[in-house]
Amino acid sequence: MTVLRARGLGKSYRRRWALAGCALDIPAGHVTGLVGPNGAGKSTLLGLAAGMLAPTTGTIEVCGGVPGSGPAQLAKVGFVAQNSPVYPALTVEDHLRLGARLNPGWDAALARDRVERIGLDPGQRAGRLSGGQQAQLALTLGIAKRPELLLLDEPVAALDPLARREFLQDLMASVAEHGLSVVMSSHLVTDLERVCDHLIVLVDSQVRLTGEVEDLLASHHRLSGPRRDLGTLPGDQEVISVSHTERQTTLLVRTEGPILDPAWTVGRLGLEDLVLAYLRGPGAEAPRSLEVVR
Ligand SMILES: Nc1ncnc2c1ncn2[C@@H]1O[C@H](COP(=O)(O)OP(=O)(O)OP(=O)(O)O)[C@@H](O)[C@H]1O
Repeated sequence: MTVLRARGLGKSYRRRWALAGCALDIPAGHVTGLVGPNGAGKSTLLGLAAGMLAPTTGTIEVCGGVPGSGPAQLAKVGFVAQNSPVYPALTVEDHLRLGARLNPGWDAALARDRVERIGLDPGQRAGRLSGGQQAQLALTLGIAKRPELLLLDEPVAALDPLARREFLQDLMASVAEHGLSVVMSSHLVTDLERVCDHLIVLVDSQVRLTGEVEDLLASHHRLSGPRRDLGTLPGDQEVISVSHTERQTTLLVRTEGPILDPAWTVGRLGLEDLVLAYLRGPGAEAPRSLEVVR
């Protein structure tokens, strides 16, 4: 089942495209990591999925409906925007009450347990909480809503390392127990490596890479060997990044086929290597005829 489907999706502000030509199929019941440089369009994509923004071009379907199209659709989707929006004048307890009023699937026990575990004072006004505590409160509201899809925009950026790990564990538990689907943007690739089984890489408003992490890692290889002309590579090997020293060439290539050339030493990649290769972008030492990132 697909939890998010986009076709030709684009959003422009005046003449500038924040997101363009976006095609995505995100499967339900998984954690999908959304990565990309600052300004790549991650928040825009999440805003479109939440129904906070309207597309300029194309279509987006979330949990089988049009984002933001009515109460039933709103109940299915949780969204914690960047900078963890909370109501400064309301107390922690007020937020939980509001959550219960506004969300038909509200899990009051989960919300209370989480607030207690984090150590938030229920009587404290949200405006007086630290940045990390405000983030924890916003995330608690997102999880306790018990949505089908939870959209998180850099959710862990403000959390301390232990809180970050615990939050990600909570998230995984909700995915395993309740079949929750999550799409989360983050610059912390090591965190994504721990929890994500799907990946979207956005660069310059475009989806550069998307798929199941396991498949992506299996189809990308780091090749190192004596310096050589990239024109001699087999046609099925797409060069994602390249670096040369005087004597050596190191490539990151994408191919579904095996690497047969014995001159190459083939290294396995981690998610971080893969993401960095796509983020690095064009401009490395590739010949002009070869784009470094396609
Ligand atoms: N309300 C707006 N008005 C005009 N331009 C906007 C608006 N919101 C976003 N943009 C532009 O759209 C582009 C994509 O922004 P977006 O916030 O989606 O990026 P992002 O990938 O989430 O970045 P970051 O990692 O810095 O949060 C940027 O160039 C940004 O300047």
